[in-house]
Parts: sequence; C-alpha cells; structure tokens
Amino acid sequence: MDISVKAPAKINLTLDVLHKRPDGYHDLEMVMTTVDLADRIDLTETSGGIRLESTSGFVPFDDRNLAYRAAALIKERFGIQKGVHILIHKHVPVAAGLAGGSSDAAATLRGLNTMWDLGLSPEELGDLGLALGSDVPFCVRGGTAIARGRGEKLTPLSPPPPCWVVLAKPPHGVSTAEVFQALDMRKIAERPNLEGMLKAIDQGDFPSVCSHLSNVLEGVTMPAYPKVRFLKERMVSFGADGVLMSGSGPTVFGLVKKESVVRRVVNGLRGFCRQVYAVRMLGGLEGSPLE
Ligand SMILES: C[C@](O)(CO)[C@H](O)COP(=O)(O)OP(=O)(O)OC[C@H]1O[C@@H](n2ccc(N)nc2=O)[C@H](O)[C@@H]1O
Ligand SMILES: Nc1ncnc2c1ncn2[C@@H]1O[C@H](COP(=O)(O)OP(=O)(O)OP(=O)(O)O)[C@@H](O)[C@H]1O
Repeated sequence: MDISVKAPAKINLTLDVLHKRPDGYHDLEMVMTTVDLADRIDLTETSGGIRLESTSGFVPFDDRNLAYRAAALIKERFGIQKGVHILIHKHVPVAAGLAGGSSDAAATLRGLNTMWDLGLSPEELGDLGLALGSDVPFCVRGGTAIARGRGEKLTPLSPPPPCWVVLAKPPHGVSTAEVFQALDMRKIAERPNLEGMLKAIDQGDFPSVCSHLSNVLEGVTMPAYPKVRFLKERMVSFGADGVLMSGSGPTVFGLVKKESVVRRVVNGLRGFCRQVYAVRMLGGLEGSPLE
C-alpha cells in the first residue's frame, strides 16, 4: 500500500520557558497551532530497509533525517521486517522554528501506523515520537493546543479565529539547542499571559489573539540575529495585525485579517526577504492528515 501524508508547519502563539530541568531540557508552556504550509511525505512499502529521498538538498538523507528515524523507530519497536521508501516533498523551510523536521517525523509515524496496521492511538504515537523531538507529539495531532512539559503534555483547544499568516524566513537557520543554551532565565523580562490568550481564542477575539502574542525566546534570538527584529518591525509597519517570532526562530509570522493587507505585507517584505509565504491558519480545520 502507498500512502501520502501531510506534514504541516506549526507556529507558537505564546511560548514561555518555566525552568531548566535536571535532564537539560526546559519545561515549557506554549500555545501552538498548525498553518497551511506543509511538506508531503510519500511512503511506499518495500521488501526491506529504509530508503529516503527529498526534493530539498537542505535536509540530511541518512539516519539523521527525522522521517528516517521515525521509520527506524517503528520498525525496531514492532519488529517489522518490511521496508519503506520515504519521499519528502519539502516546502517548509528548514531550521526555521516551524517544526519542519518534527512534522515530517510525526507524519511518517502516522503513515506507517496505517500502512502496517499497528492500531496505535495519537497518544501512543506521540509518546514514541517524543524520543525524536519535543515538537513531535504536537505534530502527530496538529490543530491547536497548549503544550507543556518538554512539549508533550497537550491540551487541545478550539481553533483560533480564521486569518492569514504571513511567514518570513531570514536566509540563515537557527539552532534550537543553541537558543536554549543561551537563555538566561533571570533575564526574562516579560512572560506571555496564557489566560489572556486562552480567553481570546475561546471568544474568537482576533484583536485580542494578536495583542497576546508573546515568545520569551525572542529575547535570545533577536539580539543574536538582528534580521529577525528587522523583519518583525517591517511586518508591523506594513500593517500586520499581530507579529511574533515562531519557536526558537528565526521565522517571523504576522497574523492578518484582511486580504488587501496580506498583499501589502507580502509585497513589502519581498524587497528584504526571499522566503515569504502567505498561508491560512489551520488550527483544527485540516481534516484527515492522510491524503
Ligand atoms: C522551541 C520549540 O520549537 C517550541 O515549539 C520546541 O520546543 C523545539 O522542539 P524540537 O526542535 O523538537 O526540540 P528537540 O529536538 O527536542 O530539542 C532540541 C534542543 O532544544 C532544547 N530544548 C528543547 C525543548 C525543550 N522543552 N527544552 C529544551 O531545552 C534542548 O537543548 C534540545 O537539545
Ligand atoms: N525531515 C527533516 N526536515 C527538516 N529538517 C530535518 C529533517 N530531518 C532532520 N532535520 C534536521 O533538523 C534540524 C532542525 O530542522 P527543523 O526544520 O525541524 O527545525 P525547526 O523548524 O527549528 O524545528 P523546531 O521548530 O521544532 O525547533 C536541521 O538541522 C535539519 O538538518
């Protein structure tokens, strides 16, 4: 059986770092939601082994690839002798703060769960996927959720009010590990108001969603990568309703209600930034992740 799986990018509407844990990770509290910018993963059953191809040269082609590692994990855990050919149609920018790799891993887990008839629940797939990356459990389920712990403790939320999301990715990538390493917990000046964001989402209050956007990792990434601050300021000046850096960066996203404003923001940004995308917030409306 051949299977095609969608691997959408995520953005963080809020991101708070609560404390550093003894295992080196940080306990987080964030609101995450999926957007309509996605990789597609084609899975084809083979007689043995794992082979991987990608339309992008920017991802590893071997066992460092998170989709490859997801397949290896499933094969090993469930003693599967069959193999799989994985073709990643890459559309989500790499090392961008959009969970591109985690989403590929999550999509591979979902696809192989179906292909090999394993009957695993989203929770079980998320538990497996946490070994591959902190964002994988959220990416298995998609939609909108509060994510706590390393990112695996998920509380589903209703979708945020519909809007456009303009994404601008500076030319460089950012290492998530380096951002967390450089974070000085004593220097966090302002934390997200989670209750405020939850109320805004619950009431479908778009201006309030925009005014509650907040990410403590901006305080680390922006001073190190001035282009991030520059893009944020440009997006505001072109009229985006709310603007924030996603995850550990460097992608900056702008939430925009009106289509005419989307055109202005996108056209304005194209003068400064090659990778600009205008997509819709999915937030729970995407239907089946299996195409
Ligand atoms: C920043 C976010 O994108 C927010 O959505 C994610 O938390 C990052 O998720 P991810 O890329 O899947 O992260 P992982 O691959 O698990 O971790 C990369 C590195 O980030 C740091 N890390 C990540 C998640 C977490 N809760 N605490 C951490 O300290 C660790 O140094 C880790 O070695
Ligand atoms: N399938 C994949 N797609 C993208 N990157 C991958 C993949 N597999 C492994 N990687 C590696 O993972 C690293 C992080 O890439 P990714 O695109 O997931 O970053 P990110 O968007 O910052 O993730 P996050 O938001 O979860 O921190 C890159 O260095 C990349 O080489």
